[in-house]
Amino acid sequence: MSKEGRALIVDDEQSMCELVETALQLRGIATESCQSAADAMTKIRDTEFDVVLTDVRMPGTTGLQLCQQIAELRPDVPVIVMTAFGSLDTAVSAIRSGAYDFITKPVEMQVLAIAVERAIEKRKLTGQIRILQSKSSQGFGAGELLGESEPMRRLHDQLLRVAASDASILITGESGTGKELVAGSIHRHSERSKQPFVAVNCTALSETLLESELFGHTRGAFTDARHDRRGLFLEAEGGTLLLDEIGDMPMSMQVKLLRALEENRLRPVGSDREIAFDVRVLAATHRDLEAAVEEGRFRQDLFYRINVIQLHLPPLRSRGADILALANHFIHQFSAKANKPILGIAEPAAEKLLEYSWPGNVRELRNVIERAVALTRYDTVTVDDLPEKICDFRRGSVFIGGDDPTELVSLEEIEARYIDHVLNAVNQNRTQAAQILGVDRKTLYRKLK
Ligand SMILES: Nc1ncnc2c1ncn2[C@@H]1O[C@H](COP(=O)(O)OP(=O)(O)OP(=O)(O)O)[C@@H](O)[C@H]1O
Repeated sequence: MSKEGRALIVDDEQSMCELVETALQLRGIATESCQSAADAMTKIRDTEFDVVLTDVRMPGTTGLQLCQQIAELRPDVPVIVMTAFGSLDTAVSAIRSGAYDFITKPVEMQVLAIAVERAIEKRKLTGQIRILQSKSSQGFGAGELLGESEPMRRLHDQLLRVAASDASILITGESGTGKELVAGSIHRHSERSKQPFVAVNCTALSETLLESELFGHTRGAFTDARHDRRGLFLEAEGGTLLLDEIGDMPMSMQVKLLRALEENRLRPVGSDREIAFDVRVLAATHRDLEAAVEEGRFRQDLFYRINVIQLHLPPLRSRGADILALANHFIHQFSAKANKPILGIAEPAAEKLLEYSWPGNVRELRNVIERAVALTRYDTVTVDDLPEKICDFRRGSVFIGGDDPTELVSLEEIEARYIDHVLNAVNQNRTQAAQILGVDRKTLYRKLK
């Protein structure tokens, strides 16, 4: 099997260089050689090599130092070190110095050829990864929403249609499904894209802080207010403001927000003057706002005001092959960051990813891949690099039993346990639970009582 690459051989013994060159040329590999590390570096600066083979002990710069220099100048070129038989320490040092592989002397030509061909193959694959990475960074840009599955295509179509209007949009979906990303994408596809995009998380702030964060305050409005502050509505002037986790906004703030949205005017905390603003407001939540309205935890009038158009993000487990496309996207992202070329996911690991239920959605997948890229010792992500909960996950077995496996219970009890199971799976979102259970929400409420 010829790999048609170009190899550089570095050894202070010329006869050794000739021997290796002949063996490689017989396999269709082009070769050059030199007798010192300094000459090798000159050649490497001028010529593209797919692999470098070097002896360790040479007068002047040693083979290990050469390894380090190549790793700095051309990290994509694999180096194979030829060490004396039995010197495991040198082999270990070689790998630490950035060598891709080592072979022992006296060199067996068959072994050498295999090692060289493997290194050439690796370099070609690394090159392809780099091309893929630059393609993906051109194609999807930072913060672009990936996904080709039917529900994601539909969402993308809706997004492009509604982005251009100035309507308020409520973005719903489980935690980690990409709601903030969708908000950013709406902004970028709107006429406001040249103006600021500002996001605020309504959960993180107390009631008083939230009001001054959103509307600003005047100097002296409260003890810590040493200066006037504009607030996020005015920071977003002309652009888009995302109110993330709006379901967690305290009731009293909801009243003030509704007034501001209806009049397009706000009053900074401590001020007696109203200021007009021009901001498109997007809201996001992982909660079931309709249920919150019914339970009196969210104002109905505000709900109607922000829910002019609703975009719902499907959970990752319903996006089919998108799981693998996203996993590969994150692999490329993290492997580039760690400078560790990883080509993809081994088949059994891919099956595990497809099987798992992903309660934390894309954010969880991203974390799992970051960990796997750090752990893997190969050029693919394997089952061993995945967390236990994913390896042990069994789809299709619904847990409805108690502690005793021999326990026999009534249908009513099974129903109660299953409803509980579904509610837990969808983060207590009753609208979604009712959809999954195939009953209307009123029926679900009745059963819960
Ligand atoms: N379709 C997607 N393509 C690429 N990256 C995605 C996609 N969806 C989510 N992500 C990434 O997953 C992570 C979580 O996304 P994001 O913060 O938008 O979720 P969220 O729904 O707003 O979460 P929360 O409800 O917890 O605020 C981010 O790192 C985001 O970039």
